[in-house]
Amino acid sequence: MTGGAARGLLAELREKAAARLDPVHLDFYEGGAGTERALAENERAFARLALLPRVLRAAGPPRTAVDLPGAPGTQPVVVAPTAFHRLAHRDGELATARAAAAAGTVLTASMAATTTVGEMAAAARAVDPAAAVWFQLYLQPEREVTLALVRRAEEAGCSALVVTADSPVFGRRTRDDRNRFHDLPPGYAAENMRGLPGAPPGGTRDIAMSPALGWADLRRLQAATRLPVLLKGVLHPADARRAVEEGVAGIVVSNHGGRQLDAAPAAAEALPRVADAVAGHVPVLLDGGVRSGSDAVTALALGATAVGVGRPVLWGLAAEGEDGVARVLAHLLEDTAHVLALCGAGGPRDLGRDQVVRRGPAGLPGIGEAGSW
Ligand SMILES: Cc1cc2nc3c(=O)[nH]c(=O)nc-3n(C[C@H](O)[C@H](O)[C@H](O)COP(=O)(O)O)c2cc1C
Ligand SMILES: CCCCC(=O)C(=O)O
Repeated sequence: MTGGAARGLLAELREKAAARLDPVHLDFYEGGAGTERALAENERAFARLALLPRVLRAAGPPRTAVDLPGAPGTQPVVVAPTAFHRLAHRDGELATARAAAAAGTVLTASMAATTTVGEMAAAARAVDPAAAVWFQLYLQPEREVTLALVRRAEEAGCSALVVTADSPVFGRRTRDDRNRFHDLPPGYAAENMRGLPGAPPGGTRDIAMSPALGWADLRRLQAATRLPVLLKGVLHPADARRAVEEGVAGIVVSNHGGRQLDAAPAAAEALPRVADAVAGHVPVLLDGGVRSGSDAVTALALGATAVGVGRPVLWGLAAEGEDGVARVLAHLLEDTAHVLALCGAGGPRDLGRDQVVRRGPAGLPGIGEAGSW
């Protein structure tokens, strides 16, 4: 399997998904905030970079397993949290959960899932009893609501929480505004939000986003659970440093797939400085624009321990259900191992940042060094 073929597969599934999906739902999945600049930059940033292979390193066949919080020996391409999978396929999040478990990688269950985290985790464990499921959480302004969600994740057997911090307010999604897509269609709901304190009888609470949340709220969450907490949506190195001081178990460098701050840089551009700030204290993950093994290996070389994929999973799901998600994950993982081998690496740890260079005639000297791009 080559990088070209893997990219070809994703393009094929994306086309198939586009043909099957309601155009309004397709826009929800594909779209970003504002002018969709941050969205476009995520993929462009990878396209601007090249990998310098090393030769004759006797590295042997690549070993891709990595250790992540609550997920020892997992694969370096994990499933990023994305909302509303039942709009993509009738099997919804259950299909995604089974495919992630079969691929031996982490499933990050979205708080905005159309299936409960308990059902998702059970589906993953039915495939592999050791499957790792993380729960993505937006801290809610009412602490008892946040705590109730945390208890649900704990009871489901989740092995980590992923707190999304890049959404003090909801991004302005141009396509959704145009389509007036602001509510789930009848028959669908954010099932994790059902029966929480303050929910109408039998109904769901809305997911709140709050600009009033601060580090103290994160600290209270950490004090209320034994689960490791990762912080998602970090782009500034000072925030990464602070998060490490606050005892987070991992950092996810992300601009939310271009759906929040449209002026944000590409995740890949923010990664090296965040990795420097974290200095190996906790694992750093990246999501945004990863579409091939080359993209994944580039991120690993720039300091990530693993990458997350959002939209490619949705393309696979919408196109072919569980099989489609399985194909996406298998291809990306196989392609990552293949590119590692071509780079002369026996595993992610063998990669150096000096192996990442900017494309173009001026690209080679020192470009992979810290802070040089
Ligand atoms: C349709 C969609 C829904 C998303 N829902 C969530 C969510 O519920 N929680 C969250 O933290 N991030 C969410 N994200 C962001 C993803 O976790 C991730 O940061 C992003 O999709 C990565 O970029 P990629 O799609 O280019 O792989 C969503 C992204 C998309 C595309
Ligand atoms: C309230 C739903 C949030 C989903 C989300 O995070 C996204 O669409 O990017």
